[in-house]
Amino acid sequence: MPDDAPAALVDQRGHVLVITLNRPHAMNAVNAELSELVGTALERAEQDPETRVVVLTGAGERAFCAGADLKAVSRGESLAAPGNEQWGFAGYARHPISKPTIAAVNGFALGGGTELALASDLVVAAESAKFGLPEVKRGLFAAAGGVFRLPRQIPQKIAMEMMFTGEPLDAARAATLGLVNHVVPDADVLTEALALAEKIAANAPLAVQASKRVALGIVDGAISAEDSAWDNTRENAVGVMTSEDVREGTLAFVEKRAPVWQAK
Ligand SMILES: CCCCCCCCCCCCC/C=C/C(=O)SCCNC(=O)CCNC(=O)[C@H](O)C(C)(C)COP(=O)(O)OP(=O)(O)OC[C@H]1O[C@@H](n2cnc3c(N)ncnc32)[C@H](O)[C@@H]1OP(=O)(O)O
Repeated sequence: MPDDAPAALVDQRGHVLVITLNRPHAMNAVNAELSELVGTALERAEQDPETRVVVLTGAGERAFCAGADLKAVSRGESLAAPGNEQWGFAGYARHPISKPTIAAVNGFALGGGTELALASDLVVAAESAKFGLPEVKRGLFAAAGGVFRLPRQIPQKIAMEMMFTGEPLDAARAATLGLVNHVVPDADVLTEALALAEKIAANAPLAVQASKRVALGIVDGAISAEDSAWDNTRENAVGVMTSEDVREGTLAFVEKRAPVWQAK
């Protein structure tokens, strides 16, 4: 790959934005440039009403993302997106965007790579994919969301063993534990992720985004007590249930045709 190739690529496919981590020579490890470009792509996805779903994948056939760039870290370099912390790689982990995200895990997802998958709403994994948090082998720990998301997404004792030993899980085991939605042949990962993205993009955008917002609010603890969950649901429901999309979505069913969503 040419040295001046961008560390992340962006490809708009209708209502789906595909972000490809593009450092295959370094197993798509996260450096400041990759973090910056991912951040810019996420900011674009968040602000573009035509983008309804984001798919994140890795270049090459070996790795989705091997986590923080250990060579950069060993040189004391920051991995944060310079001047764009809000949306950098850490931003993806720290501030999930309002639109559904799908990780198309095409190989090793280690350290920050597993944390990207944990921060994604859905995961489509290659049969050969591996998930792990080997930070403790490098003197680090899963500070980009892994330490609290993993025990929430898989059984606690399995999560603790992963974090303490740094040993990886294969895709089949990850799917059994609920970390992965679909395990597919290696060559089909992006195709299957895009098919899933199109399925979601065909539904009412505001309703899908409200579903993500309330569900994550509950899971991430931003919405604590039971009553506030209902209050939060009701607040979000108003915004959705009074949108033009309700009339269009229901009328389309009656008229036996595909809906054309209006709300932006
Ligand atoms: C990530 C979040 C950043 C957010 C920014 C905000 C600041 C937050 C800071 C704190 C963040 C903490 C959270 C995350 C931490 C981490 O992710 S720590 C890193 C964890 N990852 C690893 O330990 C994996 C390391 N890699 C490997 O174990 C192996 O490479 C492999 C993936 C199992 C593949 O092995 P193999 O097939 O033998 O290939 P290799 O020869 O090892 O690798 C091929 C080339 O790729 C280079 N490379 C691989 N991984 C990395 C990496 N993580 N960083 C840099 N480079 C990597 C490897 O060096 C080889 O290159 P060459 O030596 O030039 O051939």
